[in-house]
Amino acid sequence: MFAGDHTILPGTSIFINVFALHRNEKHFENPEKFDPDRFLEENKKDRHRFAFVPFSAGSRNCIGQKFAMIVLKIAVATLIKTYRVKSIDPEEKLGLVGEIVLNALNGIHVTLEERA
Ligand code: HEM
Repeated sequence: MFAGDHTILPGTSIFINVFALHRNEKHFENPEKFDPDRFLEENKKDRHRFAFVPFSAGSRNCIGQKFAMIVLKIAVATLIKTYRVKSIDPEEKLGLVGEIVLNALNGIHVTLEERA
């Protein structure tokens, strides 16, 4: 199999660094910026279809991704409709650890202030 200039021999294990891929400026302008608009249809239409792969890609990708996205949107919308969420720790203190999924080393401490 060929991938760009590389020849991949049968039986070779390949690791895709999804963390790095999702922060690649080639695909995501200013990647560290929290910018949900980058996922609007008009902003993602020219993006490579495998540039954003939280649910993997191809024939063995996640069968629960649509369900997961709906549940997550409802959960986040319900939370931020009810509370103002503020992070206590500065981003650089969070520390990341690669487990089954990417995790915060010491959790993410936040305050919840009920919206009036
Ligand atoms: C945020 C939530 C989720 C994330 C990030 C996620 C991510 C993934 C990823 C990356 C894979 C591919 C694993 C691999 O390459 O071996 C996968 C596979 C799979 N996911 Fe999810 N998933 C999520 C939620 C769900 C839910 C809610 C379900 C079921 C209701 C589900 C069912 C599956 C199944 C059955 C596979 C295996 C598909 C196959 O091998 O053909 N996932 N998921």
